Amino acid sequence: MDGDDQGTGGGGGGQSAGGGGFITLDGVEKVFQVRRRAGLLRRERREVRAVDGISFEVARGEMVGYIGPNGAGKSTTIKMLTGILTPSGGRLRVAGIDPSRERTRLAHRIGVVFGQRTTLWWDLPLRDSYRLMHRMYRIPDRRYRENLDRCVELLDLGELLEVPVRQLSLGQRMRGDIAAALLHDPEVLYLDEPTIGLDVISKAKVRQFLKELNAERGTTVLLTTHDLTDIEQLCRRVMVIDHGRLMYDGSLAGLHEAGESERMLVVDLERELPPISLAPEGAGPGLRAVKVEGVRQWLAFPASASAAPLVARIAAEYPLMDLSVREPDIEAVIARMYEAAP
Ligand SMILES: Nc1ncnc2c1ncn2[C@@H]1O[C@H](COP(=O)(O)OP(=O)(O)OP(=O)(O)O)[C@@H](O)[C@H]1O
Repeated sequence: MDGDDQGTGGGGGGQSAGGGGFITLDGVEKVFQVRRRAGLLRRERREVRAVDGISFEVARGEMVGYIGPNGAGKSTTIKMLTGILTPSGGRLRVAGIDPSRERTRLAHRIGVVFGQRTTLWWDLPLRDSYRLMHRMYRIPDRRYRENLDRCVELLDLGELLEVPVRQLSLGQRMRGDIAAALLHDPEVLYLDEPTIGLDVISKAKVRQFLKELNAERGTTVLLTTHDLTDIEQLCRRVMVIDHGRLMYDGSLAGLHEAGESERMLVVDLERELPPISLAPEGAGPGLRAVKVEGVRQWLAFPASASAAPLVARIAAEYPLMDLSVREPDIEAVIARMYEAAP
C-alpha cells in the first residue's frame, strides 16, 4: 500500500478538500478496438478513444458529480475505477490501489451501484441477497447486522426484506441495491444514474440517504447522473466529461454561468393573465416569460440565481396557485458551455 492511502479522515460534513487524492487519475486513457463490417467480406478496424487522457483527484470524503452527454466516457471511467476495465494508458489509483491489478482487494473498499442493472439475485428475497453478500465479502457478523439495520431504517426497507427482487418496483429495487453496495462499509461509492426512472419521493429518499452517509461516515462518492437536481442537492463539485476529455471541474453554479443556462419556473395562476413580468427591482435576476397556456406560465431565469426571491415576488404580486422549478437539461447546459466558450 503506498502513501496515497492516507486520506484526510472523512466525516465532519464530508466535503473535505484537503489532503492528497483518494482517487487519482493521471492522463488515463481507454481505447477500444472495434471491428465492423465495411462490405460483404471486408471488416474494418477502428479505434474508439472512450477516455482520452483524463486527470483529476478526489479527496477522501468528497461527493463529486461526474456528468456528460451519452457516450462521453463516464461508465468507462467508472469501470476502470472498479478494475473491471484496464486503462490503455496513464496512471490510476483508488485508496492507493491500482484497480485492475488488485481488483479483489479493492472490492472490499468500494461499493458500486449501476442504476440500470441490479447486483441482487432476481428470484431471492432481498434478505437472502444480503446474506449471500455477507458471506461473499466475509463481513464480520456484528458489522453486517449494524449496517443492514441502518440501511433498512434509513432506506425504508423493512417491509421489503422478504419480497423477491423481481417483485420490487424500480425505486424499491434501487434502494435495495444501494443497501447491498454498503453492507461491507466501503470507503468509496460509485453511483451510476442512481435516480434514473424513480418517482419524486424515491428520488428524495435516495438523496437524503446519500447526504447522511457522506456526512456521518465520510464516504467518498462519485456520482454519474443525467439529473442536475442530484448534483445540486448532493455535490459541491461537478466534473463534465465529453468525448473522453474533462471539459469542466468546479461548482455547479460555475457550470451554469459558463453555459449561461436557464432554469424554468412553471407557475399556475388562479386565472388566465397576460405573461408575468416583474418590474426591475434592485439587482435581482431577470425573469422571462417563454410560454403561456391557460393559467400555466413558463418563466425562464438564470440558472446560477436563486429562485426564492423570484417566487416571493410572484406570490406577492400575482394570484399564485402552484409552482415548480425545472432544472435545465445536462445536454443543453454542456452545449451552451461550448457556444459560450471564446
Ligand atoms: N466495450 C466497448 N467496446 C467498444 N466501444 C465501447 C465499449 N464500451 C464503451 N464503448 C464506447 O466508448 C464510448 C464511451 O462510452 P461510455 O459507456 O463510457 O459512455 P457514457 O458516458 O457512460 O454514456 P451513457 O451516458 O450513454 O452511459 C462510446 O463511444 C461507446 O460506444
